[in-house]
Amino acid sequence: MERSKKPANIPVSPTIPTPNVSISQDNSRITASLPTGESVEVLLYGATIISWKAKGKENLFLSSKAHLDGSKAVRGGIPLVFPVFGPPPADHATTGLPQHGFARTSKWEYLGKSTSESSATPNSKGDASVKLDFGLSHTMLDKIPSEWKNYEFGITYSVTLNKEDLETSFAIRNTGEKDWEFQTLFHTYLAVDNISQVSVSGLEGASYKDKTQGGKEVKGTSGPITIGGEVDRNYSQGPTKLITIAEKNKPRYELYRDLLIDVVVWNPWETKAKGMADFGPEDGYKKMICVEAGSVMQWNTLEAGDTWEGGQRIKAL
Ligand SMILES: O=P(O)(O)OC[C@H]1O[C@H](O)[C@H](O)[C@@H](O)[C@@H]1O
Repeated sequence: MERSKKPANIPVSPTIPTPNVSISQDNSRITASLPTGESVEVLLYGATIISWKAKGKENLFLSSKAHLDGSKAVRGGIPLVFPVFGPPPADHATTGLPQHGFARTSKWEYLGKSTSESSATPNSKGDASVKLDFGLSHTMLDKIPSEWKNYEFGITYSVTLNKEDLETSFAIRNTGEKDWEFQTLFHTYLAVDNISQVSVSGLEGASYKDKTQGGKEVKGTSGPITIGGEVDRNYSQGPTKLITIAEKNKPRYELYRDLLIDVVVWNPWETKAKGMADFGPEDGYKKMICVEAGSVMQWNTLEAGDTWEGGQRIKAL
C-alpha cells in the first residue's frame, strides 16, 4: 500500500568540498586549488608563484621563455627579492650577491599546508582557503659570495589562496648573533589584456626615483599612472594606501600592503623586452605590468633574535 505521507529520505552525510593540495612527482612544485575553482602554483625554486587563477582567469604573467627548471630566476609570476633589491651597492654586506639577492634562486622547503573550510555548507562550496608555507634558512644556501655568509636567518613565506585574493607574507627572523640589514619585495608580474589601457592609481602625488633616468628624483603626477613606454619607478609611499590597477577604467586588481612601504612600477617595453633572452612572446610586454610591493628604498635593520613581518594581498576583481 502506498503511504500518502511517506517520510522524506534521511540525507546521507554530504561530503563538504575541501581545498586540494598536490606536490608534483619530481617534488619541484606545489599546486593548491579551492572547491570554487581558484588555484595557485608554486615552484620550490625561489618559492616562485608561477600561476594564480581566480575569477576564471590567469592573473599572473609568466614569460613563455621563462626557465622553470631551476637554472635561472623565473621571468614572471611572483619572484621574491631578498636581501637586496637591484644590483647590490658597493661597500655593503650584500656586495657580491646577484641582482635582487638569493631568495629567488634558492630552493625552498615546503613546510606544509593549513586549510579552512569554515563556511562551506552542503548547499554551497563556501569560502574555503588554503595556506602554503615555505622555508629558507642560511643552512640551505650554497656558497654565498658576500659578507652574508656570516649571517644567520630563517624565513617563513606563506602563500594563502582565498576565493577572491592571494596573500603572500614573510616572517624574516635573525637567528644569529649579528645584526644585519636587508631589503625585500614581491616582484609581482600582473597579467593584463592590453598595457595601453592600464592605469595604476593610489600613487598620485608621490615622488619617485626614475631608473630610466639614472635614478633621478621626479615629482609625482596628479592622475593615475598610464604606461606608454619603458617605466621603472621606485615610489616610497606610506604603508596603508591602496593601489588599484584598472583596465579600460575598470578596476582589475587591488593591492593591499602590510609594512611594505615602497612600490616599484615596471614595464620593460619593446626594446628592453627584446634584450631579455627569457622574455616572451616578443610583444609580451603588452600583457604585463609589474607592481611590486616591498621595502627597498632604505635598509631595514634586523637585530639578533628579532623577526620582521610584512606582506601583500592582491584582490582579483
Ligand atoms: O631582470 P631582473 O633582474 O629580474 O629585474 C627586473 C626588474 O626588476 C625591477 O622591477 C627593477 O626595478 C628593474 O630595474 C629590473 O629591470
